Amino acid sequence: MLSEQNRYCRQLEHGFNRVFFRAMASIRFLWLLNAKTANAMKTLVRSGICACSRKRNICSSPSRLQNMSAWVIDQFGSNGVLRFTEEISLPVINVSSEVMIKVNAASLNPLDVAMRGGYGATLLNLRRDPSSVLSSSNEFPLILGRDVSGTVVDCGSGVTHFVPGDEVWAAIPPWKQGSLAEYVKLTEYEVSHKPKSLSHAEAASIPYVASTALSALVNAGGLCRESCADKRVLITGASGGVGTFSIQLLKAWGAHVTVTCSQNAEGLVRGLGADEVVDYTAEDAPQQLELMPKFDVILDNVGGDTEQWAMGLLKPWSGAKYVTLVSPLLLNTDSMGLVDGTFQAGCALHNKAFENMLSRGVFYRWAFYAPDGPALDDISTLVDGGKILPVVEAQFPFSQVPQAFQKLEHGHARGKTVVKVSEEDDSQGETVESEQGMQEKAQGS
Ligand SMILES: NC(=O)C1=CN([C@@H]2O[C@H](COP(=O)(O)OP(=O)(O)OC[C@H]3O[C@@H](n4cnc5c(N)ncnc54)[C@H](OP(=O)(O)O)[C@@H]3O)[C@@H](O)[C@H]2O)C=CC1
Repeated sequence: MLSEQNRYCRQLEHGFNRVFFRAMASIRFLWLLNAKTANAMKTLVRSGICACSRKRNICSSPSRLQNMSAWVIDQFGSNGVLRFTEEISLPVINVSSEVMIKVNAASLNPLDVAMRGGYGATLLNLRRDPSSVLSSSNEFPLILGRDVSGTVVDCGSGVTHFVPGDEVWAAIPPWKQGSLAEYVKLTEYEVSHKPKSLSHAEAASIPYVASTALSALVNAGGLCRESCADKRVLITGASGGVGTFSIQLLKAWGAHVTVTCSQNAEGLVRGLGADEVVDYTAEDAPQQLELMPKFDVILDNVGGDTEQWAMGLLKPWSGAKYVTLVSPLLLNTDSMGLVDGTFQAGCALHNKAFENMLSRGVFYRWAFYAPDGPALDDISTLVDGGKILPVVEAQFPFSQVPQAFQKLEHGHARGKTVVKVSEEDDSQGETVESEQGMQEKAQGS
């Protein structure tokens, strides 16, 4: 037992140190790179002599346009800072691997509400594209929206997987301008062909939560399609965007899935395939979970004190993993600055990881969204195969983006909130209601 314990400790220390020092090195590199290139790029782009854009024949639809419509913020704050404008400069392709997408639908995530208030600005500003903002130290006007489903309208000369006219979906990294706009620019690697069976509105509900869930379950949780059959997974906060997607992915991979959610979400999560459901508002919820066989992986979408009671639910000394999506990293860098904030967060992670490894032999990990177009290709296959359904709770027209934010701020999400940016005909003609889709899935299984 002791040698097992030592082995896990060594693995953990080695892994953590590698990740921590690489992260610090990357941050330093990006900082330097950003400072050096921002001014040069800005001058080139603003004066219109950027070699790439001068050479390029920007594709048919946006070619005559200089500006586009978008919802932007010019300062951080509450819903009042959202402003509709028709005078935002069109994104310009200035790297050969970039594609320009005409946005048909977007969706909102809790991150959009947080970013509207300034969350993560310190770290995210390190990576912003200097051509898309006014200056390297000023991120405004900032366009929110992390999911896109739309049509490729232009490609850089090095793009190999997409051509104008392709219908695509993508999760937009938070350091890039978002999808609450007519057009968005991404690199080829971040984009994937949209599932044929979904309308744009349905498709927009999936990429960001899918990329986050894959990062958490696969990269941090060590799960994969091949290894899931005998795994027991607990998902907390399962009725929201990440949870409703994760249940379906894990069931498609053959895992046994237990979830926590409010009582009134039980029908939803059972319809998506959850094997066991615990109402977290019930007084005996912790006891119900303790009576169950131990878990191999816990995906925590709730944070707070969850880790205090959840750690004891993992199989001890077996490589079991607790993965949380709620970490203090960005809050720390916002309040303490980049270096101190990263250092504090690193120390907190280090301490918790060691404590849990030494006392129980379980891994403690933070997970973050990671852009991954090729992984979305696999999700597309699962969607078209009927294994994963979009869970769209509410849809808003582009004119009602502030109302969509209000809906999200209200909390108690049951799936995703979608914004239809373009009123053009959707590829499927109509949006399948999530309830109906789930009923069909439940009947089929
Ligand atoms: N680190 C990263 O890169 C990322 C982090 N996240 C974070 O992950 C979390 C989940 O994201 P997402 O699914 O999009 O969020 P949502 O807002 O879509 O869903 C949260 C869900 O949790 C439920 N809930 C709230 N409190 C509890 C509780 N104590 N126990 C069980 N369920 C609860 C809510 O319903 P109700 O209140 O009715 O119970 C709601 O359905 C968020 O905190 C988000 O910020 C998300 C994406 C990326």
